[in-house]
Amino acid sequence: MPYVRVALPVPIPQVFDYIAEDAGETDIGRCVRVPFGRGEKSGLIVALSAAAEVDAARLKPVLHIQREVPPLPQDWLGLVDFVARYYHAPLGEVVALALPPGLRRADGVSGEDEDPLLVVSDAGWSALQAVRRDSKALTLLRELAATGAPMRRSVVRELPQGAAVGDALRRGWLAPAPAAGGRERMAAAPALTAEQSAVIGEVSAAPPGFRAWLLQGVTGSGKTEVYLRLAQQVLAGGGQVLMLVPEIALTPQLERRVAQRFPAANVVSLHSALAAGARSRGFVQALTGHADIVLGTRLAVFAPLPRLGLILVDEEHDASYKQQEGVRYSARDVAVWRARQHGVSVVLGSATPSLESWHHARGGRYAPLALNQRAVASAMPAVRCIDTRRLRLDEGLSPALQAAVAARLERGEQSLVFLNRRGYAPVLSCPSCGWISRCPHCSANLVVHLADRRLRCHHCGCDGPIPHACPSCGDQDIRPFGRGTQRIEARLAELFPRARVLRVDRDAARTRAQWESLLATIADGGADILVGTQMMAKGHDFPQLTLVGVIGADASLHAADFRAPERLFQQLMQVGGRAGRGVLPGEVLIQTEYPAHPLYQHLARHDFDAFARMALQERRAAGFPPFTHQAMLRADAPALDDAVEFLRHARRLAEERAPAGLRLYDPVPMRLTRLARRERAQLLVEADHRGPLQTFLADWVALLYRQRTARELRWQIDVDPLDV
Ligand SMILES: Nc1ncnc2c1ncn2[C@@H]1O[C@H](COP(=O)(O)OP(=O)(O)OP(=O)(O)O)[C@@H](O)[C@H]1O
Ligand SMILES: [Zn+2]
Repeated sequence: MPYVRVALPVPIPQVFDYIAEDAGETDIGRCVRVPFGRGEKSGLIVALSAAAEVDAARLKPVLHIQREVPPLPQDWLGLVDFVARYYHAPLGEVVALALPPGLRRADGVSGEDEDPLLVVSDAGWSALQAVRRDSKALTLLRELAATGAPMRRSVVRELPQGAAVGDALRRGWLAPAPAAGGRERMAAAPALTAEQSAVIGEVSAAPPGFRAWLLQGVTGSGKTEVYLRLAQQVLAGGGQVLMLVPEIALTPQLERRVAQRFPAANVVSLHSALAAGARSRGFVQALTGHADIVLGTRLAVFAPLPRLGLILVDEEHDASYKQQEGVRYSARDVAVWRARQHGVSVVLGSATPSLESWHHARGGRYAPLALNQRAVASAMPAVRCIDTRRLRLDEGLSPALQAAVAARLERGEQSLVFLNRRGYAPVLSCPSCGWISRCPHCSANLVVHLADRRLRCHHCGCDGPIPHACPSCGDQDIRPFGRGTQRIEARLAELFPRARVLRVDRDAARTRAQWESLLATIADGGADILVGTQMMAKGHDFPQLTLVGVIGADASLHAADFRAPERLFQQLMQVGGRAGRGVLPGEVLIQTEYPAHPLYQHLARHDFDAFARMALQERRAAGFPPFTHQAMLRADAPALDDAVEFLRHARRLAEERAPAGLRLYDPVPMRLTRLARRERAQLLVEADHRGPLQTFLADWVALLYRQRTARELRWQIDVDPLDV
């Protein structure tokens, strides 16, 4: 009797055997529903098992095998297996993460192409020839006929008379294109700059096979254009392209841009905000090879791609590539592994690479590529510090910054005031008794949100109304302390009553639709002054934006995390890079009490390399990554003692088997100790080399799974943690 081995999403590092009467080799890689405990679960068949290995009397039969779509191929199973081993996570949990929920539930899934490639049909040509009254559908038809090549329905829709596509289809004037050839055909594209040509030439000239490139291109240098041209070459060779972006917020514009550039290609996007059906469909199209370009956030790194020819990772330094819960994988690192597995190139692009990648590029592991000039603008923005030590600030705004904003208003240009803190004020407090608004569930303050009159915790999300009097002493004079984006927005509106002030943060852009409408408003010149958080820092290109004012950056200068300076530098260089990207020159003003700080000095000179050298020297001296390799064991429980006790026990187990050179630190409470009513502690493990660390972790984590733990205790292992 055939047995199958199933990976199930349970926090146990094992796979489970089931009976499947009719299962064979071709079922490996298929989704399956099985009975589990008192209920049922869905998972993936990862192997067939021989009768000798199983105790058949205790096995149950599978409920349903999903056979409507092809099984996941061997290389994909290799991918999830690698992730499970490297991040020391149960295989079933990795599979659950990698598969779209609809597919994993072994539901019926359609991989049908909802965005067919259309051509002018014979009836369409006759209609064009016949003399008849002009209609929108006819105008559209004429445009398509002039283009002379098939186009995706979604791209047709974007044409001037695109709304008539349904009408044209009903009349039979448009028909699905017979065989989709020429997917690499590009719509009008700008002539490349000399630097872009050189970069593309270098990548194309490389011998086939795996290679990791680090494309370090200053902000506005046209990295996207490089990605598109490289993608074209791969499409022309019949390959598939995987393109990763850090945030869902960045996908709509890019999706449109990619689809318009390659009107005949099937561009599929994959991210967590998609409806289940759409995500499954995109995934299946990737799997069947019908997708030419898969564009998505970190989870798209798991898209099966039988013809994979190139991986692009945009803004490779971005922390959102690393999943911060469950299986803590880094999509960037997994992308590099996949490229190696498939023997293809991966291009990691950024104006501000992660220090790890920058280090690899210096050391020869990655091949460096550079774009040092902006594509359109003639210069980088002028960056200047405003020394605020002896200034009177008006709600945090210096006279110089106000004057600069006023000058932009005068000229009809846009300004951005950047402050990475949402809400009105970070805390509400009572001056007479010292009460402050603490979150009851976290070791954090409740943030004042004046827009909807709530006190809200940014960590656990709990909220309540703003009290009218101090809950502790009854004093009515309670006040918001400090500043967030809402407060700056309010003050700017008072200072510049005729300006249109627009706040762009996660509160203003809760949904994708809100976010898109904000972006459209900015692009159409419907806003004069923007107040934004890091949401505004990434990837955007607004030619009218010429001033970026940075406030409140000093707070990160002295943060405890060893990665804080790197993050601050990246953030400031990125947000500053939004200024002066078009023909108008840009200016960046940074309010600081430390104008002589080397970080700001390097920033003013746009010298990422000098900053990176300095920061890496510090890391080398302190023994931090990339000069060492780390893993973090974290535990949380309702009582801190339980969490710490578990880590102490784990440390003792580790001591007995630690190889020479492995460093075990003491368990300590995490910086944000209490989160959503759970107390958290962590234990850092470090080694000079990855190999011994990995060997040790495999052994140790297996042992940890076998420990009996205090009730309600949870633990996780985080390999290459970002927050230490
Ligand atoms: N060869 C070119 N000719 C004309 N315009 C170009 C060319 N290449 C890029 N551009 C334009 O330059 C601007 C900046 O390009 P892009 O947004 O790709 O920069 P980037 O390198 O990704 O910058 P950032 O890192 O700041 O996001 C865009 O408006 C883009 O359309
Ligand atoms: Zn909270």
